[in-house]
Amino acid sequence: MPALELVSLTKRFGDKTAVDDLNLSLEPGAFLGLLGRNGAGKSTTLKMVTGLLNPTSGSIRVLGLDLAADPLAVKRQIGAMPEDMALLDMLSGPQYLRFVGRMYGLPDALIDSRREELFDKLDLAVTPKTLLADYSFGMKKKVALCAALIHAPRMVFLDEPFEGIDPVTSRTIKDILHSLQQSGVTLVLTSHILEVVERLCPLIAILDEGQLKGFGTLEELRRGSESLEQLFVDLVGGAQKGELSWL
Ligand SMILES: Nc1ncnc2c1ncn2[C@@H]1O[C@H](COP(=O)(O)OP(=O)(O)OP(=O)(O)O)[C@@H](O)[C@H]1O
Repeated sequence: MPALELVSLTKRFGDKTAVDDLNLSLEPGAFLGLLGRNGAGKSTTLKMVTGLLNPTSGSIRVLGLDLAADPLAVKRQIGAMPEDMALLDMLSGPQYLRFVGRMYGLPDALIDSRREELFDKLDLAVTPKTLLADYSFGMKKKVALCAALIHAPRMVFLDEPFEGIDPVTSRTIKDILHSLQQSGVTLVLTSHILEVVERLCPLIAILDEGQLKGFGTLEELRRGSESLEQLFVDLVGGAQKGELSWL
């Protein structure tokens, strides 16, 4: 049984087709890096598979469950870090994780011990009363990652988890994701940092204008191209633009 199965997934916003007849299947324990230019449809896809956005048409099965028919059962088992992080700025970090943990039915003591472990690992050193509104961008990103992992999900979706993250924490996050995969968790992340995806994700999908342009292992995809960057540009790169007229 695939961990994720998208069949003819389509999302239209008025005249704009953001995701166009997407078909994709992931085995349990897979780790997919979803690539694409700005506006390619990556976040829209992640929003649909995590139940934040209804598809225009097509179907989504997560861990064997039909998302449309059983959204709560799916949401219980997945962890998600959306593009905008969707934190509650008037809460402190620990309060927010209590809020998230309680939604998953975890006891407070377990939430707090997991949160302490996560904060320690991610070097998230803040006074407990500091509100999320006063966290830096990178610190908010770390809290969003903690919220995605606190309930030990079986499948994790992360929208640009390395954006705004310092190199040391980046390394820690890669280690966390790698060990999640080793323990059988299925992972999907989006990133614009090709080197990260190249090194971290055994499977890669490339979206362009909502359509799947490439899917496979790095070796399968790179056939004929000297690097992932070259392949990416070959598959989705637009025409070379001229120089700026006034410079
Ligand atoms: N709520 C919305 N209403 C209208 N258009 C939308 C909406 N959300 C996304 N779009 C459009 O859908 C397309 C895909 O957007 P999406 O955010 O999925 O791209 P992306 O691949 O995540 O881009 P980026 O790398 O810049 O984050 C874009 O053209 C975007 O303007």
